[in-house]
Amino acid sequence: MPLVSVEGLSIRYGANTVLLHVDMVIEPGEIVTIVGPNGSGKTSLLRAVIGATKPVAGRVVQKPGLKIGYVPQKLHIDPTLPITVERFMRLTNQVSRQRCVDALDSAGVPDLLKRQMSQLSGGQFQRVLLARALINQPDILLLDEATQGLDQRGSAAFYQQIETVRRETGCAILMISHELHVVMSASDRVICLNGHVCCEGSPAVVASAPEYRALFGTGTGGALALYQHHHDHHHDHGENPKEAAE
Ligand SMILES: Nc1ncnc2c1ncn2[C@@H]1O[C@H](COP(=O)(O)OP(=O)(O)OP(=O)(O)O)[C@@H](O)[C@H]1O
Repeated sequence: MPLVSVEGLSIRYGANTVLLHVDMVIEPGEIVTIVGPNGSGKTSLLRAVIGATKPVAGRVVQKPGLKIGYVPQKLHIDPTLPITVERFMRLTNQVSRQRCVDALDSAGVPDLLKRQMSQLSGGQFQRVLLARALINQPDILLLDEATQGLDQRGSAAFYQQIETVRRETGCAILMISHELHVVMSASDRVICLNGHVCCEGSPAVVASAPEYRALFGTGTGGALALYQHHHDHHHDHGENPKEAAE
């Protein structure tokens, strides 16, 4: 049985339909990356998977007893608030110190337990968020732009860590990323989203798909031109769903 099945999912905020008839299946142990322009519904899809956003149509089926670890896009902690990494990690998890140590180890930052959250670098902060998501040994890890604010080396190191986590724990990874060129080697499958699933497949297949190229340009095989959105087709989700889904 898949870990997560998304079936015919549509999400609307007021009159704005942001996802229409989206199907997605995540199998145990696979790494799936969602790419798509800003506002294409990526975060809404992840939020629907964790049950935080209710669909207007379709459904999300989770494998019974599924444990999910979630790394949000942004987490603001007041810099004047004194809180150690250990305290932060145990705020929402009733776990032993050893579990915190193990999770930090899995996230590649074994020595941060006693540090103040406000004193961490951007890369260390993201690793702590990753550790917090790993603490309950999830079956699937959801990452929403987890490398935002990191430089390219920091991002690459983070994704390498993700591959290590998958190798060592066997957990599936579903992540959103703008950086397909960085995550490419790590992903088993890429889903290109723009209100609907434009195309999906192996990273190489998606990078050369016309739908992907229409969204992200063709420079360097489409993989490095992620911030140039040549969005040349029109979406009219409200009026004619069938046509919009094509
Ligand atoms: N709670 C909400 N209420 C109303 N509109 C929302 C809400 N959340 C998201 N939206 C709108 O839905 C659309 C899709 O947003 P979403 O955050 O899912 O996209 P995204 O692909 O993750 O974008 P980004 O790459 O910029 O993070 C956007 O137009 C956004 O403004």
